[in-house]
Amino acid sequence: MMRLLPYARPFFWNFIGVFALVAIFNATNVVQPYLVKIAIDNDISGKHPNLHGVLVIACVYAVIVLVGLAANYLQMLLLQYSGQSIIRKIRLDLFTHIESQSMSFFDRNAIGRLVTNVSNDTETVSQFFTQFFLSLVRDGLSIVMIVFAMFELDVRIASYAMVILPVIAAISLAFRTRLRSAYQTTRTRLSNIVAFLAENLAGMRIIQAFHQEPRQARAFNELNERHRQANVREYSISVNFNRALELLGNVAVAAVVWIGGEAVLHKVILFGTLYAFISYIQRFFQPINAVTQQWNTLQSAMVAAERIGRVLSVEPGIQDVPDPVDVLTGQVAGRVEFAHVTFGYKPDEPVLKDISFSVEPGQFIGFVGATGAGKSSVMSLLARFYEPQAGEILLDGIDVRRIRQRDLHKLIGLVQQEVNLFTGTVADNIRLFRSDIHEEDVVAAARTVGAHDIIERLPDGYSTRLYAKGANLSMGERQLISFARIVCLNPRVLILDEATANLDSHTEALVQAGLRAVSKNRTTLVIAHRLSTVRNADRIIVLDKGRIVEQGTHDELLEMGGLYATLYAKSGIDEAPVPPSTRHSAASNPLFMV
Ligand SMILES: Nc1ncnc2c1ncn2[C@@H]1O[C@H](COP(=O)(O)OP(=O)(O)OP(=O)(O)O)[C@@H](O)[C@H]1O
Repeated sequence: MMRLLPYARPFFWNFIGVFALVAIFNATNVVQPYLVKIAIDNDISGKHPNLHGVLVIACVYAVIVLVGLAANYLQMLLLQYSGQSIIRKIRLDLFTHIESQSMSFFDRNAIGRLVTNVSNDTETVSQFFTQFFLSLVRDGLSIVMIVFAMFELDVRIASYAMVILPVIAAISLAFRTRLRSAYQTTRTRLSNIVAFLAENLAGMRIIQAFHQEPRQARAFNELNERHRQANVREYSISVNFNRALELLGNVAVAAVVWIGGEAVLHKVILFGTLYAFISYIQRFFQPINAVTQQWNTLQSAMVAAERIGRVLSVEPGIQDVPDPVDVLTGQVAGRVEFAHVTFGYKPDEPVLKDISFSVEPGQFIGFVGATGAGKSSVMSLLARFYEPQAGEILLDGIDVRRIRQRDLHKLIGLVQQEVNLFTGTVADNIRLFRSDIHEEDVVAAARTVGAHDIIERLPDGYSTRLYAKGANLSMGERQLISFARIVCLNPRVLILDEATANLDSHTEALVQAGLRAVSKNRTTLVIAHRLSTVRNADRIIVLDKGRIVEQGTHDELLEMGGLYATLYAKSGIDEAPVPPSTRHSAASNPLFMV
């Protein structure tokens, strides 16, 4: 919580304003019974009844109520404004902090949990500022003012009234532990529901394909039922607590009627004073009730603040060096070199061992190997998503660690198996929302990769809005859009993780043509899942268990008769060059996926 408090500093004067307005509101509340007491004792039951005096007090009463209303209204606005501004800033910082993390951070932290951090946890912390703080100030001040007013009226009866304080404390303590555990149970069960929902919605295709709907619905029902039970329990404890306080309040009123009534009969105090006392005792319980209810808010805000703090305290694993080399896109030719690179996601379990190779500018290089051989890891290192434990990765002779990450990611373009499309139009997705790239450039890029006609056929052409992840496009269309994106952003080096999905022969041909277009004039490293993709590559690098076991052209490798030749033989592809339109036969063969 202390970590998040500095966020409130710019709003210091706002909080002082809230404090002042709360004080005004409370004062108007406390004065009300006192005014009635004056009316009763001086003007109604006094020796000389005074109608004019009653009227004046009624008018003052009305004005005070209005002042209180206005103060309350302004205070709420000011507090909400400040609270929400603080949360906006915390949320933004949290998001930019998460954005700056290296990929190993995302390996360690489940996406669902990060989403909860940014959305729910910040919301819960905002309740600290808007509810807990308010209650502490408003209700705390109320209690003090009411106690002060009671002692001002009559010290003896006020002292009797104070006897209830330890009783209130005892009841609160007794209920607090139970309330806290009930509250935590409800939260845990609610997050179980959220996690279950997230997982199921993401995997709905599989659930439907395997007819798992009834089973999942039963599992969901069970979670729901457990949440209901926890909620009802929490509510019933809370209701019991409130009723206990209410009962205590009524007993206290009865006691004041008894003690105060006796004092009135013995003419120790006036009737108006008794009225004011009863009124204060009743008002006394409202803030106490409110403060104790805020206990939960404080608890959950502290838990949420701790979770946010934990994320904010993680330093990005990969950072720019203090004196980066200035590389401007135009000056980089695109020469890539790996020199004795060893890397493991866990330092003691290397998945790449002593990898060395170099790629000349503009070359087209294929990476081939069985699943888990380390192909994607090579690419992740080049994009500096991770850092190797040993060796160097050089771009035009410059160690990638010496290049600003922002610059490096402009120089290296990435097309992944699962093309990432964002909610927005087709054009937005091609230019990745960069407003400096004009519509004509977007169209030109789409034409280059052969996506223009396909996009034109979409309902609104380039303005067609894409659903989440591009669900309204076919796999091939998504691939072509990602190629157009590369042409538009024009990186020097392209890393392409070929989609494993089978495409029909026509789309396959389009995608292959797109790939040829996009790799023109730039260094291209392709993780090939279909050997047909890399048959014409300048060089093919064959990986096995984290090591480079062979490299050469398609023909050289076949001649070598090693792993590549075996993979090739298994794939069942014909030795003769395959014209694009017939490549589907190989692609649709599952053995072809290597
Ligand atoms: N984020 C990660 N955290 C820990 N281990 C990982 C991670 N990503 C990959 N690995 C492991 O590293 C090894 C190499 O994986 P990599 O993804 O580079 O292989 P690949 O050749 O690209 O496989 P595929 O063709 O199936 O994509 C595998 O043993 C894999 O389990």
